Amino acid sequence: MANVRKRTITREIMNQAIIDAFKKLNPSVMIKNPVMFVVEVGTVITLLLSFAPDLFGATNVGRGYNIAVFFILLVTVLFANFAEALAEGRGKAQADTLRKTKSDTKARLVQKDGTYKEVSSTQLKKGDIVRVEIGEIIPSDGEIIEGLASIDESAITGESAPVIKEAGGDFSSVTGGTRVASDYIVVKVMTDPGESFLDRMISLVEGAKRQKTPNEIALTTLLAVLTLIFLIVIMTMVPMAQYLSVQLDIATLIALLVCLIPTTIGGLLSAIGIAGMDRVTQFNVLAMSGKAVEAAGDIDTMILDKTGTITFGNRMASEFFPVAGATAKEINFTSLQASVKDETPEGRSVVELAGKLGESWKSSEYDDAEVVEFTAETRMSGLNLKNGTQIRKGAVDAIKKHVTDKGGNIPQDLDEISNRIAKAGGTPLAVAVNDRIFGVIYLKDTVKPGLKERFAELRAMGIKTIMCTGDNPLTAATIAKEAGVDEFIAEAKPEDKIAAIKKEQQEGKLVAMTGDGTNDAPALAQADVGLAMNSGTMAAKEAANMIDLDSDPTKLLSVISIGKQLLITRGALTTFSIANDIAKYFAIIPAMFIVAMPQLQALNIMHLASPTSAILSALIFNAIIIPLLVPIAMKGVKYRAMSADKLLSRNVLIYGIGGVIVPFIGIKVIDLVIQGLHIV
Ligand SMILES: Nc1ncnc2c1ncn2[C@@H]1O[C@H](COP(=O)(O)OP(=O)(O)OP(=O)(O)O)[C@@H](O)[C@H]1O
Ligand SMILES: [K+]
Ligand SMILES: [Mg+2]
Repeated sequence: MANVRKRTITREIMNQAIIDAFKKLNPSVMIKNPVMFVVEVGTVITLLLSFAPDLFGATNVGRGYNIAVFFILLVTVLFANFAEALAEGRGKAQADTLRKTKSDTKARLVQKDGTYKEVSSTQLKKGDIVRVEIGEIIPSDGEIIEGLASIDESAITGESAPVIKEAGGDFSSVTGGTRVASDYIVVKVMTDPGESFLDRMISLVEGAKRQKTPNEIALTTLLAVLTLIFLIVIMTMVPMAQYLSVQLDIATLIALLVCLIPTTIGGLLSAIGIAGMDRVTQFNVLAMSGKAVEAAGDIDTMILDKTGTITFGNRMASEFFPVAGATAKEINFTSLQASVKDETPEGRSVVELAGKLGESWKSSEYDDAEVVEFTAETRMSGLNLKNGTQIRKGAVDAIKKHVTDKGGNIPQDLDEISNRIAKAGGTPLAVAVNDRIFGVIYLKDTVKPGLKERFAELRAMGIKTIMCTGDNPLTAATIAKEAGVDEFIAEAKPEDKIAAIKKEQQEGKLVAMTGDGTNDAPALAQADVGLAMNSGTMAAKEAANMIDLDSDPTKLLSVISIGKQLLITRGALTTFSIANDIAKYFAIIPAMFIVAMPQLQALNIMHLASPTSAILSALIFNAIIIPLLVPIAMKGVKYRAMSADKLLSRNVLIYGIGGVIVPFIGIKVIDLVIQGLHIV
């Protein structure tokens, strides 16, 4: 089910990232990352000092030392830029592939008089009608208004099995760039040029409109404040040193500043965010914002639609049951009459079954009848014949009410029959002509496989699942049990779905909603995380902030994991970055002052070769830790199903202790290497 796109870092992506790392040196780009911008300023100053060591006054350090500091600082900035560029690389590569799909196609525009005119797909506007034949590329997003066809969506989903799309109902939307694999369809264009699903998908995977999430902005601010504090601390060291008659040269002060400010997390922060979004797309989920992915990491409740989300949604009429004195012939015929003009898949399956049972009819007989279309509000559909006869089929409680309002009676055996269907997980539709109920249609649907295990995983994470359906309580109970959801709400109208979400939100919970129908759209918009099935309608996909290209509702589980991982990775690497300062302090402070104050010998626990080697070793460690942590930033820290709080404290502990110990070892090793190479 879960279709994970494996996109490795290719040589091309790597080379492009190296080029981009240099391009990102542009100060107007760097300033968005205050920590690394400070490092860049330091790089420029040490570059000047490399040419003119006495630029800011007499100094006793040589040109070589300034050049060394300059070089390490430059590499530090480049490493950070490289991390970001690498994280962007896979998305950019995927965007390029998608752009090729988008290449201009020809469209067969249906004109007012019914004739066709060939136009370019880029000229199509909302409301245009096009006909697409077998083998052709669908020129724009739209809804099928005529026909049934299998569609090859592999260009977008990467999945090669074609999907059936048809007019009416929740499977009528088609995406521009996909291909008609059988038959033909007539499509009403739903988007204007430049606003199509493919356009949005390209800009999403490319991260063109990536915005920092509130969490990221908060952390960036915190890091900037920390940087400012260290800057002030280091500036106050200058007069203090003068008082002690210690000569502190500029390059050393810059080195100390860069070592103390949180460059590790500052350099990796945006890579963590981009890579998180990229991991979501690898699971074939399109997330409109990083905020939605992070919200997914904190979800408490998940609300799911039944038909098309938990079940496959191809509800088909499988049997007609007469009630109270009606004959089999009567129920077959009235079911047919109630459905001849019902363009939903359910309606058409009724017509098909009646045909198999020997009923015949002429569509033209009903041309003067008024069509009562199915809506999620009325939960009924049917016809009003010219002679005043009202034919209806629909949810049993809706038909009961309809018939009672007309003064009719409810047949004794109606409940027994419809309950039997419902208990089997089917959807019973009652059929009535005027005030008389003739029987029940049995609509069958299948629960998607593997849901139970995945809902159990959600439960283990402390997430409650609620199925919210327009169907009757008995069917709902059966499907709820079969799928393994915690709770269900039956006979829900669209506003009830919103109410269910709002109720949870008022209790302070973060709510995710998955759905596929137009009637789910308001609820998808209300939820903190709205995941639409790609098989669903345009309205649902537009309202949601995530779309699952594989139409698998449990995909949210993967997004939840990625969201949690994103938050934890950021926390862990921030802790690591700040904990590093302890070792750097012990490396650099004795080196700076030991000549003037031999008492500081007590601090010299690292026994580094020389003051210069100590400072350069700390600075080199500070630089190379960035690329060493890139794999963690890209993949995210290891994630296990446990509560977010536990996970966070566990990782903060690991990365905190690691952050203290690792640099002691790292700096010492670098110092030994420098000595061994007789560099200083
Ligand atoms: N074509 C139709 N004609 C008449 N009644 C229908 C038709 N399709 C569905 N119904 C009835 O209306 C009810 C609600 O419709 P629908 O399935 O669209 O609601 P929903 O809220 O999307 O719920 P679900 O979770 O099942 O998708 C169905 O359970 C069924 O009883
Ligand atoms: K640092
Ligand atoms: Mg639905």
